[in-house]
Amino acid sequence: MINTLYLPGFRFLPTRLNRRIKANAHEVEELLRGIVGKRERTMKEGRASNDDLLGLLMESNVAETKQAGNSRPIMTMGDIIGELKLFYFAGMDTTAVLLTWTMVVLSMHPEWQHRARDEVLRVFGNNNQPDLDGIHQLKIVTMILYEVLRLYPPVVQLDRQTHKEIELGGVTYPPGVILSLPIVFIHHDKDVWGDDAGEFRPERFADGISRASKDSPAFFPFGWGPRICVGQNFALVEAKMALSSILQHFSFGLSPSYTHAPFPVSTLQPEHGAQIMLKKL
Ligand code: HEM
Repeated sequence: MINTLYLPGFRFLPTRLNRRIKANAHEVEELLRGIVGKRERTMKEGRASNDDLLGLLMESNVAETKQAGNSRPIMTMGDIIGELKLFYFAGMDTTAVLLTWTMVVLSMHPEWQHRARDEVLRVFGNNNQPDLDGIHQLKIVTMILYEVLRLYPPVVQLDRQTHKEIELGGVTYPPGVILSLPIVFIHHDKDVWGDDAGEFRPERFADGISRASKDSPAFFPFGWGPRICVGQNFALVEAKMALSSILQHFSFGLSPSYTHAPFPVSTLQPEHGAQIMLKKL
């Protein structure tokens, strides 16, 4: 899983790549500072709406600051920019790559593509925009997305650091130890999932997540515990909406130029791209 050599302190050296990373980070921060500043002004003028994440965040910041009787806002501009970056990164690439792998896998398994399309057409017809009521009725599509998340988890590994001495599984760890949970390996473990662990078999999720594996929790593409992904329901609704629209209007298959090479960059990406041919239905 680790595919680059890590040299402590290397990121501080003024190499060409590091300078570019720094310049890009600065540009993104300036853009976000502009967006937040503009929203602050419209809020002060009473013209802002709070129907998006930024509006909610800023409104709650004002309310919490007032309640605490602080003269300075509880969340600084830096905090708000940090949250925006986190939500963009955590929410955008992960869901995009889930959809990418779903298209790849459904191209490799046309029988599941047909089953998914039959279900989508039964629920939404071939022209209606997918809605939330219908999304909740999609069973085959849900099984497919779970199986894709099992085989190609966008986040391949979770890290945790001990902050005090702790005993886990009979081993005592001092503070400061980094423990890595290799999601991708556990999702492919034959002892947990059976001999077909490496195969695409959405039917394993027919009776829900807990019945799909011998051990539980064995399926945790969104993490586990108090820091579990806050966007998981949103991500699944988004992926179902997008996939339903694609299935309604297109059939698809892999281009001969496609090479299967899952590769962890920051999320699990197809190393040589996902060349997919779509045909209008
Ligand atoms: C397929 C899509 C997604 C996957 C696989 C995914 C996966 C994850 C994982 C593994 C974590 C770390 C959990 C942990 O440390 O235990 C996480 C955290 C997080 N995710 Fe997602 N995520 C997805 C979509 C989204 C979306 C759409 C949003 C926002 C709209 C989002 C927002 C976040 C945030 C803010 C955190 C940090 C939570 C915290 O530290 O308390 N994610 N996600």
